[in-house]
Amino acid sequence: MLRCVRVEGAYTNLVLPAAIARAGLEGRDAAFVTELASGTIRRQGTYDAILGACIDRPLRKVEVGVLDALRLGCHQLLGMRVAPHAAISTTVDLVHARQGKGAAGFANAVLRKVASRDLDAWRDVVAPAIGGDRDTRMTALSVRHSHPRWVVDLLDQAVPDGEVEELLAADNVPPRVTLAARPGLADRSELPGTPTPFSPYGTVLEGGDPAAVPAVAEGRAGVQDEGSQLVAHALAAAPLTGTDDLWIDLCAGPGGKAALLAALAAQRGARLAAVELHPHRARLVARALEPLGDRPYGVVAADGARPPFRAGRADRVLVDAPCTGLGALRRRPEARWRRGPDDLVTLVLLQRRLLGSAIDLVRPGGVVLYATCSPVHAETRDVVRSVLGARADVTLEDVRPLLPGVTGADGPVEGTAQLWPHRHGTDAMFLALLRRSR
Ligand SMILES: C[S@@+](CC[C@H](N)C(=O)[O-])C[C@H]1O[C@@H](n2cnc3c(N)ncnc32)[C@H](O)[C@@H]1O
Repeated sequence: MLRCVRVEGAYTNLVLPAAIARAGLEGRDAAFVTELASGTIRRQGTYDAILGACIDRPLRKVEVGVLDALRLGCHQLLGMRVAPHAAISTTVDLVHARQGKGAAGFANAVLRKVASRDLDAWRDVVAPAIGGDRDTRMTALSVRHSHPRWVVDLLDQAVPDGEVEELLAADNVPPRVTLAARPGLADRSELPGTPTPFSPYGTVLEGGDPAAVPAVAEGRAGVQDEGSQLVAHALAAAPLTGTDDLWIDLCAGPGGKAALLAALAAQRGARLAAVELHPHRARLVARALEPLGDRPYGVVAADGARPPFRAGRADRVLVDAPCTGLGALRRRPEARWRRGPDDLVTLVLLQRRLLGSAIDLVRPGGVVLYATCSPVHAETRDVVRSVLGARADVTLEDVRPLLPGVTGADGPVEGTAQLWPHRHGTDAMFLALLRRSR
């Protein structure tokens, strides 16, 4: 499983449930394996620093299969409170079966050293109590909270001074499952869990399998972060005069926001057109929209930067832009290790093109909501500023009043909003509302 994620670029959230089903695991066993695999991947940065302190050669010289097993052992010992003898013996047995006797002896010696301290004590050894100059502090935070250093730097720029550690810590806590009732198809009162604090559609589950909830199984509700629900809500709630017939979701795959938007549009007699570049993801959107039955919607596999619609035709457009995803690290254990700072350059160019295209699509007086699941300034503030600077036919409006009950969400440009895991319990969604001038 770790090899699959590390070498083949698989997504933990996708391969893990399949692996658990293949192994016939359920209940507590399934939960244990989920935490073991996701937590090991999430905390790899900290565990590698600890293993580095226990091994007298560079980690890159340790056979990767052995290293993966040692990371699993670290997480059992330091992150899951598994009894040391059980954590060590199961890991050593695994290494013995896969790599032989010599490697098993090595793993045994390393894990005994790891077991000599708890996680807090190890953090003080490998990333001593935070102090010193900025560079030293950021490096220590990167190791303590298992985020690549370049990610810590970008997140530190995006939060107020002194707040980044809270954000990094929140990124390491897997979120509880949040459901969204699709208006007209389900009411949130029929969903299990407690109502979400901000979104009028959601509930937060205490536990259990969301797929077993009838409304979810029937596609009348879906699993969706509360921040994503608020994005769809804000676009639908933006005041509009004149026509309100055609809504477009320009980057729709896999279709969570499209499903909520289509339901909201249908309630007002409007229709949703969903655009997605990749055909396989467009098929996921179509599947997400199927439960709407014959309510009006359409899905098209196309480039949102050159969409197959007449300019000035739409009333509301969502650009939920492809981004680094650095605001959704809680739910994607491997995401922080996948991207590099170079990705930003191409993403930002695409984000600007997509936002420009959305403005072309919307009629005078219509609205565009630009959203990212990233708080990184290059993808949020700078994209909005550059498009506002380049176009005289669009103005920025205050999106914050469209987020019911949300406070402490001022974005980096006046009128924009930035949600945070450590403040709002949502993914770090950014929202900017633009209106095409008449
Ligand atoms: C952040 S995700 C959207 C998530 C989606 N709104 C949801 O709630 O499920 C961005 C999506 O944009 C798609 N995408 C990337 N480049 C695109 C382009 N040029 N035109 C349209 N879609 C694109 C990606 O494949 C990805 O599915």
